[in-house]
Amino acid sequence: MLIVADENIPLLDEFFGDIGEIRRVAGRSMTAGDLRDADVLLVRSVTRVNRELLDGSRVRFVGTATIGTDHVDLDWLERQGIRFSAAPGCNANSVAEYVLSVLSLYAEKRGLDDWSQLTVGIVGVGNVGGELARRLKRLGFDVRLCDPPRAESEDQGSAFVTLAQAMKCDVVTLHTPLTRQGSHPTFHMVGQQALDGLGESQLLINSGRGEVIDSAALLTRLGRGHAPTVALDVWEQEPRVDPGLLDQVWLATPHIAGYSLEGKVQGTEMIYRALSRSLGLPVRKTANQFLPEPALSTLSFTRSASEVEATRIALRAGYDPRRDDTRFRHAMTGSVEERAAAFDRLRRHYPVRRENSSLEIRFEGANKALRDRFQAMGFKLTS
Ligand SMILES: NC(=O)C1=CN([C@@H]2O[C@H](COP(=O)(O)OP(=O)(O)OC[C@H]3O[C@@H](n4cnc5c(N)ncnc54)[C@H](O)[C@@H]3O)[C@@H](O)[C@H]2O)C=CC1
Ligand SMILES: O=C(O)C(=O)[C@H](O)COP(=O)(O)O
Repeated sequence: MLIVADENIPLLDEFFGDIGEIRRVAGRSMTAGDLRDADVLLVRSVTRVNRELLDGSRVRFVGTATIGTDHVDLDWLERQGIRFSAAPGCNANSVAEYVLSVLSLYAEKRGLDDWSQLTVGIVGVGNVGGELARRLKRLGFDVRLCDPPRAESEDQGSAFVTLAQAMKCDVVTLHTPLTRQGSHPTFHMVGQQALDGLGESQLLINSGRGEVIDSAALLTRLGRGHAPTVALDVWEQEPRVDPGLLDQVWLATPHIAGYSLEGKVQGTEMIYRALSRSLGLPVRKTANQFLPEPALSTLSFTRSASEVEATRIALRAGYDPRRDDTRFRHAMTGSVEERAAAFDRLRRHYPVRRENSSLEIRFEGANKALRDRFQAMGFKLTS
C-alpha cells in the first residue's frame, strides 16, 4: 500500500510506517503526478484536494490532519466513493489558548487589571468556539455566542445572538469554517458594514479562516480614524499576506493558532484511527505515547503573588503570541514570492509549543476560586 502524505504531518513513520510505504510530498505544491500508484492520501490544510488532483488516481482514502475542510471538495470525493476523514477538535485547545493569551495581552494594553470585564462575542460556537466559551465563562467573562446554524437547529436557539449583536462586544473572535454556500456562508461575512460598526475600544480576532473577513474592507477601516485593534492569525490568500494589512494589524501570526504539539499530534492520531478502521486494522497507537515531557513543567507562585500577575506569567509561559508576531514581521521581506515562501517556512519550522495542560501551577494557599480560574485556563493546579 502506498501512502502519499504532506511532509509536514508529524509522526508519519510512527503512526503509518507499518500500514504502508510512505511517500512524503510538499503539501502546498502537491500534484496529480505525486499521487501515481497511491492508495491513501494524507494532507494538511494547504493541499487542494479535488478532481484535478485525484481524477484517475487509485486513492480510496483521504485524511486531513486538520479541523478545517475547506481545502477539500467533499462532494466530489463522495461522488467518487472515496472515503474521507478530518480531525475535528484536534487543536481546539490550542486555538482557545491562543485566544486567551491574546486577551491577556489586550487587557494589559488597555490597562485593565480585571480582564473579565471585557465582553466577548464568539462567532462560530463549535469545537473551538465552544471550548473557548466554556473557559471564558468559568473565568467570569460575559460571553455572547453567535452561531446561526446552531441557533436554528437547537431548542436553546435563544441562547445565541446575531452577528450584529456579537460585533458590539469589546472583543469579537471568529471561529467559523470557511463556507461559500448554504444558508449561512462565511466568505466575507465580516465585510464593510460590520467593520464600519467597530470602534477604537474593540478588539477583532480572526483565527478561523482569512476569507471570513473582507480584508480590503478591513484595510480601509484600519486606515480611518478610531480604528479597532486587530489580531489576525489567518489571512486572505495565504501564503501571500498583504504587507499593507500586516502593517496595520496589532498582533499578527502566520496561521499557527492550532500549532500546539498536542494539537498536531492529535490530528495525526485521528486520521490514523480513521484509516485503520477503514482498512479493518486494529487501532494500537495513541498521541499520548509520542508526546515528550514538556521543557517547562511547573510554575510556582508564593502567597504574595497577585492573581493578575500570576495569570499573565502563566499564560505567557504557556504561549506568548508576541514571539510569533516578531518572527513573522521579520520574515516578511523581499518579493511577494519570497514572503510567501517565508510564511510557509515559519510554519514548517514552528518551534515546539505545549498546551497549558502540560504546565503544573503551584500556588501557595490557593483557594477554590483561584484553583478554578487556573484550571479554566487549562493548567493543572496542585497545592
Ligand atoms: N487558525 C488555526 O490554526 C485553526 C483554524 N481553525 C478554523 O476554525 C474553524 C472552526 O473550527 P471548529 O470549531 O473545530 O469547527 P466546528 O465545525 O466544530 O464549528 C464551527 C461552528 O461554526 C458555526 N457556523 C457555521 N457558519 C456560521 C456562520 N455563518 N456564523 C456563525 N457561526 C457559523 C457552525 O454552526 C459550527 O457550530 C475551522 O473550520 C477552521 O477553519 C481550526 C483549527 C486551527
Ligand atoms: O486544523 C485546522 O483547520 C488548521 O487551520 C490547521 O491548524 C492548519 O494547519 P496546516 O494544515 O496548514 O498545517
